[in-house]
Amino acid sequence: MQVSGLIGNTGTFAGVDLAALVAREGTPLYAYSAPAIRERVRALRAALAGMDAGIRYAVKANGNGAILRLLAEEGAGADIVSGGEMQRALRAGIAAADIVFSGVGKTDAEIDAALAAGIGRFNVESRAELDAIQRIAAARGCTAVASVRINPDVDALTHAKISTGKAENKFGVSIAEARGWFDAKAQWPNVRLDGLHMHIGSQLLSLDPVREALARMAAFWKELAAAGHDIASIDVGGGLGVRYRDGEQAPDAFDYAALIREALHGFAGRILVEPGRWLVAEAGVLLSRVLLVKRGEARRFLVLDAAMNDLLRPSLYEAWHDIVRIGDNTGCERLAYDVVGPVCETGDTFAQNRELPRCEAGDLVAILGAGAYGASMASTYNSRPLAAEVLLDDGRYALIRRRQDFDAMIADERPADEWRSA
Ligand SMILES: Cc1ncc(COP(=O)(O)O)c(C=O)c1O
Ligand SMILES: N[C@@H](CCCC[NH3+])C(=O)O
Repeated sequence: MQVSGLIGNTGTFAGVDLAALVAREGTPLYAYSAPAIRERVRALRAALAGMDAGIRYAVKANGNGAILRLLAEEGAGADIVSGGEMQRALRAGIAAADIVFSGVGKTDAEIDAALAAGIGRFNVESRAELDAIQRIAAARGCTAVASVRINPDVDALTHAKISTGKAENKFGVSIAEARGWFDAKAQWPNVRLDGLHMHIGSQLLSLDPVREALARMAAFWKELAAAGHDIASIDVGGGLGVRYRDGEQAPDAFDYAALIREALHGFAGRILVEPGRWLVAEAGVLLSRVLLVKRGEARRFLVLDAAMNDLLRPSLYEAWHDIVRIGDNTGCERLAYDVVGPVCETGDTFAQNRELPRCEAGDLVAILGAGAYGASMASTYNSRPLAAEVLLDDGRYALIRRRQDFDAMIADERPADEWRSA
């Protein structure tokens, strides 16, 4: 689905008039299309049909409870990386058994809480973590279920900051180390080590690295099975890329599923996939007002009321997001703008030299592809309160996060008027 086409000159998204929406809810405003999210999760399920496969949505992409609830209604479980994400997933009605816990640095308290909740599986990323899970599960008198996160040492051909499957990355362990764990698994009697996991990176636009990594993991599964190890689960991770730019090619869910089907042919256990971005990115827009147009010596700046604190991706990864002006753009003169926010950093730039229809103060623009890693990575930098979020469905909208007010932003701060010794 091409979101820019959906918005086009009509100014509507999921049947909702965006100008009327922001007149009520203000800007900056995150708006997500419920039908677009449903369409994605259903498409993925259809592509995976015929395999015993479960979707474990990566909560980090967008952890808003309403989004999680929507995905839970569509049968998705959750991939979490913190105790906070576990709370969100459980609160949204995702069954503990459908939660997998990934991440290189789980605290004892998080492991304990996950065991208490009865989550489905830990994706273990180091021997120290395996030891910790053993210790905590033994103290609880329970058995933890675990997969080893393999680092297949494959270049995911994505941005270096979101590449996770090379040997020099902090994630997972080598196949050689994992082999040692399976050989010595009696050392961890309170851990049922019966799964493999991988996640080589995010925003993957080529499936070739996934094919390569899966081949390595599948060969390891076969080796383990031949050695008598019962492998009940293979988790292929997330990472499926999306179109941030009109005309960009992104992988197709059916091609992705075909690749998994082929690599894991003959596997009798459960297959898990952990998409985040692919399910929600293109279903979200960040709506923002043009504060002013500024003619610099060298550039023409379009200064928005949204900034890097609201959507960090362009500043952090120099990521491209399509930007559209809401309204009738037919026959409009087009000009090149540097689209920036009000934050006091030169990096607070959404786009450079971007051709857009001529804009004026007060115009409304939509930054596309903002449904994933947008609100979830927002901060209050420059003391800018967190933006509101709305879910759109069939011409209606629900406010799923209120705009943060100033009092809420500083609520946990204290003056240094009470000193304690430590
Ligand atoms: C372990 C794990 N699973 C799944 C994901 C989801 O990634 P994406 O949003 O690229 O699908 C991530 C983030 O990259 C991750 O670290
Ligand atoms: N936050 C990143 C993706 C990281 C994925 C999490 N492992 C992005 O916006 O593209």
